[in-house]
Amino acid sequence: MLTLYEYTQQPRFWVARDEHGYWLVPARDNGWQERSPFVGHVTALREVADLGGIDLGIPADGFTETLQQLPGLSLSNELGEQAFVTAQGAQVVSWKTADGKERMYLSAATGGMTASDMSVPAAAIRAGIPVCFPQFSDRGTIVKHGFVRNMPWTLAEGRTPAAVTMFIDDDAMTRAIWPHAFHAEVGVTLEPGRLIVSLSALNRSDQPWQFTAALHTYLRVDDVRQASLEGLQQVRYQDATAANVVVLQEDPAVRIGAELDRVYMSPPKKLMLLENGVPSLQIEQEGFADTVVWNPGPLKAAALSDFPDEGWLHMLCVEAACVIEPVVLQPGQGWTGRQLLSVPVA
Ligand SMILES: O=P(O)(O)OC[C@H]1O[C@H](O)[C@H](O)[C@@H](O)[C@@H]1O
Repeated sequence: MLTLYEYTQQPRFWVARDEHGYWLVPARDNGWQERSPFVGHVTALREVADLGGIDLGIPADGFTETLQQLPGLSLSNELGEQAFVTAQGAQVVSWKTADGKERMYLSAATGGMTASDMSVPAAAIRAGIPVCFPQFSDRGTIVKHGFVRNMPWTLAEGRTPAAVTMFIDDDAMTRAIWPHAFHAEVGVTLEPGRLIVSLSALNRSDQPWQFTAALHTYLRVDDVRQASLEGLQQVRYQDATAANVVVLQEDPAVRIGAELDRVYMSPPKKLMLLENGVPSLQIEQEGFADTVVWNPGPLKAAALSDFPDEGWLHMLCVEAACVIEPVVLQPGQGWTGRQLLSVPVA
């Protein structure tokens, strides 16, 4: 069976997957309305090749499980803690700690590549830890939050039950969007009581290039109105809801009652999420210079098609990010940043 997924808008490509692997297929149409004839036309890999399809070299059998129809793989550790990482975007979409709590928010209405439903496009997955690279948000000229969150990643050798590395390299499609040779890796490690996610980028070209990035973590909370984020007092932030005006955080805690969209500049490396006044999760970052805190609030949530209206009550994005100063990589140079999420020790 051949499954097609929407891939990118300009130029328009499809990702196709069959039992042999993933293929990149140039789309001949320019809109959704022509999608069905196109799907009907491509019924075999030979036809994909005839259309100029490119074998992406990704074994289809690396991601043998699904969660909410999203293909991926699960990790588990000796405490019975579990995580699920999707093939699309190398995205952690679930992390269950030993206390039985789900720590990642997963929108019930999210899109994304599905194993069984060809009608669902590879929109970004609104869940867990989307990887934004090589651009954060709309602060640049390419697609919002970059393109790697919409793409299938490849499993690296040597995965263990509790750790996996995935990577993505530039190809003709990525260079058409962003003309640079790169290698990016995401590492996910499930330590007891702790999830560590790393993002690495390597400049594979002979010219310097720069990027902004984020691990756009959607933390799950019971009721965000009863949650608070501590550790950002006296840190300046750009307020993205007010034309990025710079404000000093005076309150000891960040609280949510409506839309909040802030880039905290040079924050401390350790923050604490509290629920009902009780420490719930320690959030650390390394290598990333900024921290983004985002919640759409009720009005924006209602306007997001891939997000339940009440979804804003159950999530808080605390993102390890490089936003204010792009990271510049010389030819051959690499960069790594990490976010570490830990259950507080009682
Ligand atoms: O809806 P998305 O493209 O996933 O972006 C979701 C959000 O990401 C970041 O947190 C930005 O600061 C927000 O401005 C943006 O709305």
